[in-house]
Amino acid sequence: MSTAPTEHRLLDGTTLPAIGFGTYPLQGEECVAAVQSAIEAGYRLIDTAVNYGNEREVGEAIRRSGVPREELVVTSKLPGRAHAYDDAVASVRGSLDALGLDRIDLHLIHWPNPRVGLYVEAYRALVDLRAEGLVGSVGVSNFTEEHLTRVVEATGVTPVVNQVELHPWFPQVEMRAVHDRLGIRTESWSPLGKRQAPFTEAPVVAAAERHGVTPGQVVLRWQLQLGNVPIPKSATPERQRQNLDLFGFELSEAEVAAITGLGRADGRLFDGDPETHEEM
Ligand SMILES: NC(=O)C1=CN([C@@H]2O[C@H](COP(=O)(O)OP(=O)(O)OC[C@H]3O[C@@H](n4cnc5c(N)ncnc54)[C@H](OP(=O)(O)O)[C@@H]3O)[C@@H](O)[C@H]2O)C=CC1
Ligand SMILES: O=C(O)C(=O)[C@@H](O)[C@H](O)C(=O)CO
Repeated sequence: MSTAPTEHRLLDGTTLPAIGFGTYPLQGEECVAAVQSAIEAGYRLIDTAVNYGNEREVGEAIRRSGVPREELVVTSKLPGRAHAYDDAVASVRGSLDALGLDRIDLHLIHWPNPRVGLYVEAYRALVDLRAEGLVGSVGVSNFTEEHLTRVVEATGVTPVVNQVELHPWFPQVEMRAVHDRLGIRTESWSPLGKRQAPFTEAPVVAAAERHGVTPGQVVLRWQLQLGNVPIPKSATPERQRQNLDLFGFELSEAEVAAITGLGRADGRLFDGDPETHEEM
């Protein structure tokens, strides 16, 4: 039935599950329990960040899950305050320590922080850490075409993913075309639209009724059919399972286009323009 792949081959030869689990803003025991139940439900890509303050909990959930380490793709992210080369190396070592792992499978630069002006240096550090084996794959988040071009020109290494805000209000048509041209896999953050989810919008409701699924499943299936890797967060085991159950139906081209058509120029969920947003 399904035409969407369950995993993607990345530029560096590694594979990425077609859907992952987001962990912001989970904290403490709630985070451990949520990540553990997500792994139990079948998620194999887990998304955390230094700035989420929950890498320890994510590591604990991985250990409690009993799932073999090599089956999981653990992603973390370098914060803006650690873009200087030595700070980037120290930050990744800190993430490894907090997670209790000897390798982070995919490490991203969280935001380009253009006013700091050091994201190329940070990227170089991640490339060197990959050579040392402490990082499996190098990626970025919230990068524009210009930021991508600069790191590729400086290092000769293309990031395997760019994790960007992407949901029906903000479908990132131009950035997805840039990624396709460069061979970069698009990861979608806030893939459901978070608290402003478009669950009552006509194209989403109509597709949900037609296929006998929930609006959330329609939005996530739309993500898969565009080739994006969504990383929905849910603290609820039932929703975690529902968000993975996407391979028994297929949206028509017209349904996909109608959902993409919900996009609008001011569709960002908050003031997260990578050219100006500074997140340290
Ligand atoms: N790189 C970056 O700059 C950023 C990365 N991220 C990453 O992306 C992840 C996901 O984004 P996030 O902002 O959490 O937004 P999401 O779009 O994943 O939405 C999460 C919200 O939707 C609810 N929800 C989940 N599943 C369903 C469902 N099936 N039906 C109805 N409601 C549902 C959740 O509630 P409940 O928990 O109660 O189920 C939660 O309130 C983050 O956790 C983080 O890992 C996020 C922002 C920026
Ligand atoms: O969650 C993340 O990864 C972020 O980058 C934050 O910007 C987060 O989305 C936030 O704090 C929104 O207000």
